[in-house]
Amino acid sequence: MSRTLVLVRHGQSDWNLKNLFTGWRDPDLTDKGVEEAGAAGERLKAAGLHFDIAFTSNLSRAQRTLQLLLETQGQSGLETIRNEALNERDYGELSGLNKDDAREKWGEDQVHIWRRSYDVPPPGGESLKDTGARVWPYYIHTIQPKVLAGGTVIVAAHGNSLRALVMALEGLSPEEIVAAEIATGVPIVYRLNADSTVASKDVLEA
Ligand SMILES: O=C(O)[C@@H](CO)OP(=O)(O)O
Repeated sequence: MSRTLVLVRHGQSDWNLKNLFTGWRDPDLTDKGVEEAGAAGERLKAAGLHFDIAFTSNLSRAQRTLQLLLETQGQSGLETIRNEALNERDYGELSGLNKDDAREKWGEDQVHIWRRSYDVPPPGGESLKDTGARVWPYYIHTIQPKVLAGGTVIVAAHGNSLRALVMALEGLSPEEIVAAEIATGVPIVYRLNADSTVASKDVLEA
């Protein structure tokens, strides 16, 4: 029984590089992002992981990361399910704005609250709680059954959609999730117990 769940955030995107709020906007990977995706594939291969199914969002940066990673890891034809439930948090009116400009306009503290708090949404956008309210049911009903059936499952998604998932998987509090960051292109490997709790966690850093 493998019961393995791998989470990976997409590689660096063009808008990560330009320091813009991205959310549901759809920039492509940078060259560095492409490299990060390949490196993630190498590490998964070295760890001996062979996937049964993949899940990703409706956004190009996550889909392309998954595709590049699977090519490197040797599973380019893997069955892949895309769903917008795994999309990045909707940044609302902040989408497309420069993060430093936003800090100048609204102040460091306010921007940090919008970016990392649990339940304060950015103007017109989703809080992490709102994001979790679509990510978690999708995980429970669609992804988790594949893992608990003994599978090895990969999810390629986004900084905040994965923070919402990690928060629920690890039982983190709203205070604890503020400090949690998910690095681009670094796979997190969870082994689950039969009762769906986390048995172990390994972060495959370079
Ligand atoms: O802009 C975004 O969509 C996210 C992820 O890149 O940014 P942040 O880390 O500020 O939540």
